[in-house]
Amino acid sequence: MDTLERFAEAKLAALSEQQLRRTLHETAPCGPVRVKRNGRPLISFCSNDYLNLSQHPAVKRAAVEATERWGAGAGSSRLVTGNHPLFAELERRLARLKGTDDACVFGSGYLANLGIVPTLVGAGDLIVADELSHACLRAGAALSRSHVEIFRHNDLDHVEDLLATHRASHERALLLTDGVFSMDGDLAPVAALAEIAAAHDTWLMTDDAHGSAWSAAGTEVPLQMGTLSKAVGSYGGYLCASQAVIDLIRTRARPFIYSTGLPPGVVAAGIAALDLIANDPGLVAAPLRKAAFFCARLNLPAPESCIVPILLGEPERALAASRLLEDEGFLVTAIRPPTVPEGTARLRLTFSAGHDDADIEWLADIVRERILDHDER
Ligand SMILES: Cc1ncc(COP(=O)(O)O)c(C=O)c1O
Repeated sequence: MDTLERFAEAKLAALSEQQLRRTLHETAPCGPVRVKRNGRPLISFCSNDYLNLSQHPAVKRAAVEATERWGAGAGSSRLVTGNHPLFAELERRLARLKGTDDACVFGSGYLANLGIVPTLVGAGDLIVADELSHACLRAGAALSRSHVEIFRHNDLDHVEDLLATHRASHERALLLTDGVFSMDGDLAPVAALAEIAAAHDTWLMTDDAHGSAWSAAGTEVPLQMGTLSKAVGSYGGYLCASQAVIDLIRTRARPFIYSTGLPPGVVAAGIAALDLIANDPGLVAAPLRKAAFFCARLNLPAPESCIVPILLGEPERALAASRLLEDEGFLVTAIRPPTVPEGTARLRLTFSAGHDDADIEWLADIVRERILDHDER
């Protein structure tokens, strides 16, 4: 056997041994919160489509009409084939939602972070990042070749200490955090981070991929990154910032320059979804209400977002709990290291506007009686 195949098989065998091998399961969406897997209908509590907009008739119609009119693909980078008029429309709506001069849309949220961070800082500069910030922020930081310091999760004193120690010996500095933490559902103390950043001549960048439908609540954050793939129900990443910053990003961010623009149907779906978000505050408020209903039923602390983790420890416990829920008709994926720290494998539940209260009650009762109570025995 070739050494390449031997390498791959040995690596997979070691990961399987630790219950860390990942596999894809064919799963067909059937409406806002239902899917079909292995011929069985399941209610999904693991999608980030928090407002179910990927299934909204107006969003689907916008995607179909734009595809019929302009075609399925973009042909090249926006700087090469020309900027499709839909992008200006989408970027205007994003800038309005986040209260900035302008916005720049990328192929995905992951690509956005790979592009933004190295455009703004490089060798000789400093990055200070939350230990739980998303993998693509960390990848952007590594790509930038800046000096990286990691602070304990949401620990403002640690941020202050790191900047006091390292800021003076670096030319530029970037403070990186998720806005809503993707695996824990808690929020960053953005206002306090903004103050510390300003005091140390440091630029604050938030990755608000899980808060993209919600505006920034008045805190001044000069670099607001997010995604169109979650609450917006479409696909693509973005940065909202001042005009000068956006112009620089369009000129220098490599995943923007050297990657094909999003297809017109995807952009049109994003625009239609942002219109619904701007005009339906009831819809936008619904997912957090659903998460709060679930937490109240389980006597868990009130959630800060529509992501609720149930920490179970070792990967096999999380996998067993996920299988149990699937047997009961629920899709709740087990999240294991390296996505989360060692010893914190979990169920990650996400709540969306379309979940029925009766289904949430049923799920909460199973989690309490068959997973949490069972673990305590
Ligand atoms: C916090 C965070 N940032 C960025 C991303 C990447 O966004 P996208 O899926 O658009 O690539 C994700 C998830 O996918 C995320 O959870």
